[in-house]
Amino acid sequence: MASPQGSRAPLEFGGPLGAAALMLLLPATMFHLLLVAHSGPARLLGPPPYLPGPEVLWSPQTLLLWLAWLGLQAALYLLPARKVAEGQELKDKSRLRYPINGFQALVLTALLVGLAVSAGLPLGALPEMLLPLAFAATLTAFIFSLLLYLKALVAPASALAPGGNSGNPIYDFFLGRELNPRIWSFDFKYFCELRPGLIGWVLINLALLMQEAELRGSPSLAMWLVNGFQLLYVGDALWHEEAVLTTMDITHDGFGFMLAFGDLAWVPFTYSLQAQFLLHHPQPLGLPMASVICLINAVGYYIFRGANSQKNTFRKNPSDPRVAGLETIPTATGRQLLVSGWWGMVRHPNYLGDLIMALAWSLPCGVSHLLPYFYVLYFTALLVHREARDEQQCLRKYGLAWREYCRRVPYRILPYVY
Ligand SMILES: NC(=O)C1=CN([C@@H]2O[C@H](COP(=O)(O)OP(=O)(O)OC[C@H]3O[C@@H](n4cnc5c(N)ncnc54)[C@H](OP(=O)(O)O)[C@@H]3O)[C@@H](O)[C@H]2O)C=CC1
Ligand SMILES: CC(C)CCC[C@@H](C)[C@H]1CC=C2C3=C(CC[C@@]21C)[C@@]1(C)CC[C@H](O)C[C@@H]1CC3
Repeated sequence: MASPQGSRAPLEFGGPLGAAALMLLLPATMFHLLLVAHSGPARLLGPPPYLPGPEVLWSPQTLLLWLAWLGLQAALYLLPARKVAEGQELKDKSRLRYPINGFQALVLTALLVGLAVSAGLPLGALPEMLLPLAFAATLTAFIFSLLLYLKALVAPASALAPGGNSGNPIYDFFLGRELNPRIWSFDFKYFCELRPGLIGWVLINLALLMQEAELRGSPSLAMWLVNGFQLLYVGDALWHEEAVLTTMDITHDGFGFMLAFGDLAWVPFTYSLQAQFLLHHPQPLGLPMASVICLINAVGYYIFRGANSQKNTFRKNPSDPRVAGLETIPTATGRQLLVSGWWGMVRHPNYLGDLIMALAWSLPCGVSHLLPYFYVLYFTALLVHREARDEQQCLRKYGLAWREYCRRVPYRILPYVY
């Protein structure tokens, strides 16, 4: 079948075979992590303690609970927003509008959960339901991706993403065909990227903290740190929600299985791995070490936020006094590239800050197990791959100016190393 867009975009993720392998490997890895985090040895590379049967994974009540969670987040998305932002210009020169009310959704969720807990909701029981919940989320992601694939069959060519339209159904199902699938003004990709998964992640962390308090009398210092750091990260993402509109996920990638599964299942159930590990494998942590870890997280956050805010401020208004003095390279598109400040240090300073924070989230779990470091390893691979994808897109967009930027700023993520 010919590509609906005429010219074919180069295949990514190892083409159809790679996409098929990832569709099996990613859910399998997520279930493996959930199982080993509970097991005594907690070996990342060892076999899982048991293979869960359908009676462990499938529960209609859990599916209902999961759907109610999605429904609650969708209802909060539809509430009046403090601001409506415009996305990047599309192929047909139009711009979509997006509600900026993610932080409001986080606060309202916290209030509702607080009320429910004080009315007797046993939030500490949630950790026991992680396996069937993850199964419900995976099932939802598969069905949702299938519906999105079918919806794209009737979408106009101008609505299709540059990538996921190779004509190979497996590859296109994985990458996603339509760029911004919507029903009326409800944008599925934007909604999923920031709401049910990210807010679900902090809720799972909180439930693990509460269960630890029930089991051991009070939450451990390590559990407080992991909860605090990750809440800061999610709160920051929702506070700066508008910035997600310029990420490649929104502007370039279609909405298919990769993002549906990543947003709805992978983020809440694997990003909460450290807290899951700590519930079953308590780790001693003294105040001096805790202070060092807080410092590492603060350094990571400082670089991450500084770099992201500098670029966002510059893209919004290059004459803003906070960025007007920075050195730039002009490009043929009329846009400029920053070549001093954070973006003159390495080509992805925000990834560097993010990786330092990832390390700080694992350190409270001690150094006796590799399992809590899964996030650091996975995230390094994700960001190295993401950096290479972004590089290709920038080379296509900016040509010689991008080559000049690479010459002036030779390191990608880690100064003098990579
Ligand atoms: N926790 C997680 O799982 C994940 C977290 N992240 C985080 O999300 C954030 C966003 O990441 P991501 O979407 O990958 O990309 P970036 O925010 O790094 O954006 C890359 C874009 O920035 C612009 N740009 C690059 N260099 C320059 C420069 N020198 N001057 C001005 N603009 C430049 C280009 O777009 P243009 O020129 O068109 O503006 C480029 O395509 C990051 O902080 C990342 O760490 C990302 C993925 C997963
Ligand atoms: C399942 C696969 C391995 C790939 C899944 C990728 C997704 C988990 C990520 C793709 C881009 C993401 C972004 C974020 C979370 C993870 C996903 C959805 C953030 C929202 C995290 C917070 C940051 O401040 C902004 C990020 C934007 C990209």
